[in-house]
Amino acid sequence: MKPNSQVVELQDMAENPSFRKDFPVSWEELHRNARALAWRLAELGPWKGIVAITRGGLVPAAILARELDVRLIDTVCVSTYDHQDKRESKLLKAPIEGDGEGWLIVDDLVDTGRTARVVRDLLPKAHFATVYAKPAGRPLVDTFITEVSQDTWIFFPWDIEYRYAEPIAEIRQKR
Ligand SMILES: O=P(O)(O)OC[C@H]1O[C@H](OP(=O)(O)OP(=O)(O)O)[C@H](O)[C@@H]1O
Ligand SMILES: Nc1nc2[nH]cnc2c(=O)[nH]1
Ligand SMILES: [Mg+2]
Repeated sequence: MKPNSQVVELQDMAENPSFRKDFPVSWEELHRNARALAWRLAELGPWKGIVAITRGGLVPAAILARELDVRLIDTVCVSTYDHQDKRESKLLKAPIEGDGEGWLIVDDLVDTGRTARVVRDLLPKAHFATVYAKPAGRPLVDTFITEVSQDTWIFFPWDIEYRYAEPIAEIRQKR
């Protein structure tokens, strides 16, 4: 099957073939979505504190902490991916003691739900919030803003940089 121009362009970015589409997110878009998340979470608080899942949850957690006036921030350090390749989740640092009641867990996204499962098991009563969710991980999240398909790779602003983009006509000419 001849790939369409969008897929060719996407393959330049998403290197793992199971991610057929890419979804680049700008700083402005992330900020807007994180603030939308804050509006929803403000209804559900007050929160004792935020547990950010490093590293991806750190930026959304900072935005939520500012909007929700939360100053007590902890981290749980989990690593599940090497670039776009999934492997066993590694717990590098545990969060606060307790069952997490009244706490907000924040991550940038849930994909397969593997990372979320590790953290939920540690803090079963905490509220789990992400900015983005893919269908497989969605049941593990209490509140999220934007859903993207399972075969999409999200590129966050810290993953990408502004650079020259070849005009579509030139990309097509090379095929
Ligand atoms: O639902 P899952 O399939 O577990 O994927 C989601 C997790 O993957 C990414 O983290 P990653 O392990 O890449 O580490 P990072 O946050 O340090 O980039 C992302 O920030 C989520 O934490
Ligand atoms: N940046 C990024 N990290 C992920 N970890 C699991 N899925 C994703 C994704 O779509 N984008
Ligand atoms: Mg992460």
